[in-house]
Amino acid sequence: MYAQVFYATAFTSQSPKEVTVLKDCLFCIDDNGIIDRIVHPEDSDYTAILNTYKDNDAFEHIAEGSYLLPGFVDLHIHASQWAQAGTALDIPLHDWLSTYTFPSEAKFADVDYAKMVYEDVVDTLLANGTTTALYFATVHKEASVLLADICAKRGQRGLVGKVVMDLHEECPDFYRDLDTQMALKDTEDFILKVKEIAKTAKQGVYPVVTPRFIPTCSDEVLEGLGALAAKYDTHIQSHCSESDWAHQHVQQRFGKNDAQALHDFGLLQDKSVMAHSNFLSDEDAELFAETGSAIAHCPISNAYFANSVIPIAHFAKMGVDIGLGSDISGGFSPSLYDNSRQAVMSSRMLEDGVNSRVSPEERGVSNSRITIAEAFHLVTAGGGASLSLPIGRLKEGYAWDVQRIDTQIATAKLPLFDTAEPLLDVFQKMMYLVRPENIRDVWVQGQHVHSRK
Ligand SMILES: O=c1[nH]c(=O)c2nc[nH]c2[nH]1
Repeated sequence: MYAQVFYATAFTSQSPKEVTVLKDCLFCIDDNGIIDRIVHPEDSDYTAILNTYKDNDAFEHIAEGSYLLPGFVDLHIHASQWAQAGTALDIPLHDWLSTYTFPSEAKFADVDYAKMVYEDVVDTLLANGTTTALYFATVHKEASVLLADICAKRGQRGLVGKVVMDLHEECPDFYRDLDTQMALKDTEDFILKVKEIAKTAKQGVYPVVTPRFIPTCSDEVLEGLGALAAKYDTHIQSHCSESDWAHQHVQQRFGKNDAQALHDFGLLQDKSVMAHSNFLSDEDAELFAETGSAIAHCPISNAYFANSVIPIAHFAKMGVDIGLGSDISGGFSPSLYDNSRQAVMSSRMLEDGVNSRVSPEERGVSNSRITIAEAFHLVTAGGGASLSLPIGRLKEGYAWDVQRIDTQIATAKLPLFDTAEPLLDVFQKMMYLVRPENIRDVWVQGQHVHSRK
């Protein structure tokens, strides 16, 4: 017997450029919230399974006008920065960090304040269809553990990092780890506490080793964090070659790019996800591909802080794992729909170029554009592959992480007038036009975690 059977039309990414329509399929989910079988109308036992389950409590018929998409994977989000989202986007990265962001993150020493913000950001992400998130918390151990606990209780798959920043020159006294040894000890305690919470979280919560970025970390702490990640086999996250300033800062300190420096500290491996990575050289990208390290592409944030558009199509062609990140609050929107749209638009601007005073032949970078189907791949299957988890696809053996999109909501109706409209056109309209009102139900690992009445 299956724990649940859904009768629905759904969409899943087949390959980076190709979306598959699963029309009127039966999605059979096991007790662990994993897709056991997808039964197609032409399969010989389709009618028998439909008849067995259709009057059963375990059966859910997703009505016409509604469609299922895989839950989205946010590969880079600062949970604490939700409190400042939409503000202070008019100054460069270095000033933004020291003037706004470090003082704002320092408030998370207060666990009650942290609880209020963290509960809200987890609920907001679920309401936007984000079923898995790779979070930066803050330097505070207690509040960081709390974020993992909130993910566990709310049913979101959370990968959470206590942020490490120990270097006095770049970190203010009011906001940094006390010293290098304390940073490493707190990180180890944090890993053990989150592993404890994970024991009862069906969907999985994971501790993540999180050096903020090289400019705020000592050599000793970077080395120690590489060793801790190896000891506990954890995910790793950081920022890599984000802006002119950040990229040059690391060059001046080490005489090499971030990617090589991170690799030397044992921080590039299969479960590493590096945010931004705009200034990777081809040699750096090869290192990412060889080690299995992934890029968290943050297209909205990049428009403000990265001084560039990342050549994402080029890096994908080189075999680098890539997903999308909202980068709250370098990016203002918690929606990965918004970020998918921006990823497409930014890639088009990179391809065509932006300065109309330059001749068309020299204005852009050819072969840079991605389609909305490719953005969908990044935000689903690409995110799952980046985290080395069986998520982001509607496929046997993958977690039942799903969002139900109702295209007929009165306040957010999609322009669907022709009943014969190809389903792949309906898919494109969803990717471009869906708003939170359209996201009516969300499941993570088979558990119903969000509904909008
Ligand atoms: O966009 C960013 N947000 C941050 O919080 C941050 N810290 C280091 N580098 C960063 N970039």
